[in-house]
Amino acid sequence: MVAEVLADVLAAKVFIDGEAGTTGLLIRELLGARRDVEIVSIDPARRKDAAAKKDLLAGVDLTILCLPDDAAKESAALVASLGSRAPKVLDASTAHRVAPGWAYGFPELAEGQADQIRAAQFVANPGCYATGAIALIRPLVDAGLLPPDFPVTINAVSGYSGGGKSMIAEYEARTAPDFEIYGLGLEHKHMPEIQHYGRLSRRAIFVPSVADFRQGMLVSIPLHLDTLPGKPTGADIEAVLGKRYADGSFVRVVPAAEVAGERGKLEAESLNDTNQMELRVHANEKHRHAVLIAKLDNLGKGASRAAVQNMELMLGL
Ligand SMILES: NC(=O)C1=CN([C@@H]2O[C@H](COP(=O)(O)OP(=O)(O)OC[C@H]3O[C@@H](n4cnc5c(N)ncnc54)[C@H](OP(=O)(O)O)[C@@H]3O)[C@@H](O)[C@H]2O)C=CC1
Ligand SMILES: CC(=O)N[C@@H](CCC(=O)OP(=O)(O)O)C(=O)O
Repeated sequence: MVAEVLADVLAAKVFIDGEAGTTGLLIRELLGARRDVEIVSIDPARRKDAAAKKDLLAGVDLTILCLPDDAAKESAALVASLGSRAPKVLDASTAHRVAPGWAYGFPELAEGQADQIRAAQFVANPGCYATGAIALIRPLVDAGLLPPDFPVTINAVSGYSGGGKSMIAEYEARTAPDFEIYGLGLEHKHMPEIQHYGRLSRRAIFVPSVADFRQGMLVSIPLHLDTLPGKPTGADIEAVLGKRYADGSFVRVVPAAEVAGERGKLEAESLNDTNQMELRVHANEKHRHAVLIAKLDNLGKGASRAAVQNMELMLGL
């Protein structure tokens, strides 16, 4: 009994700004069951009232921003105005991902990244597509296998929850197409973080798509292997990825034998409701081609469950 009371007293106080949105709702659900976290909520009628937010922010350990970009910037500025009473901030929006003073919330990115997140006051949660793309690109650039100026192309498909409440409503009302390629202006909001944390000097071409399934995501990068300086094999690529994620509990490189057993097919939803991400290398050495694929839940490792992973690092839970 005493231990339970103590746990409640010592629970970290967390305010989810935008808790009624797609990302916010899932984070709230994930945190609701925990004794080591106390969710502090705002009066829904005052959820957009800066003064009400500021008062509440002064009394919590962490705020998780699940807001559109402009609102996220406003809330981050509110926190900054609190000085010594400021809580830590974890932003799920795109607003601060390559901003100075913000740690990138991808603990598996590279050696020491998790420590950076632990120590940071401000952490930006990665974008869903960016999580898959960077997971594939960064180790290959670090290993010198993929030159920073290589002309990378990225294709992806997302479940419709990626578009938030508005897109969910369209798909559930059956007013949206079953499948749609989009972002054909080639200005997708994830490109800055993919270029920055992928350590690419040449902007990649990214073609996202959305289809009629709620959650799930595949991010794929095709490579002509003989255009890479070291003319690597698919096995070389798999080895580099495997080394980077050898001790990662949330990122798994699927062995070639298992990939072969999938007979050239891959669905997008098997990691839904998990914080897992799987990386695969599909290679054809006869043609010297490879397609690198990341599978994740856009709301899991692509958003809310990644946010919980970052929260645990930031609060030492
Ligand atoms: N959906 C996804 O797969 C992912 C989304 N993200 C990012 O997370 C953020 C939230 O996305 P998502 O949950 O999908 O969006 P939603 O549109 O589903 O939710 C956004 C929420 O923010 C609320 N809101 C808007 N402005 C304010 C404000 N000024 N103060 C308080 N609340 C506000 C909205 O309330 P109301 O409706 O009343 O205006 C809504 O409840 C976005 O930046 C998105 O880019 C990140 C990763 C994945
Ligand atoms: C299907 C769909 O619309 N997806 C969203 C990505 C949502 C997401 O995860 O991006 P943020 O984390 O940056 O919000 C898009 O392409 O804009």
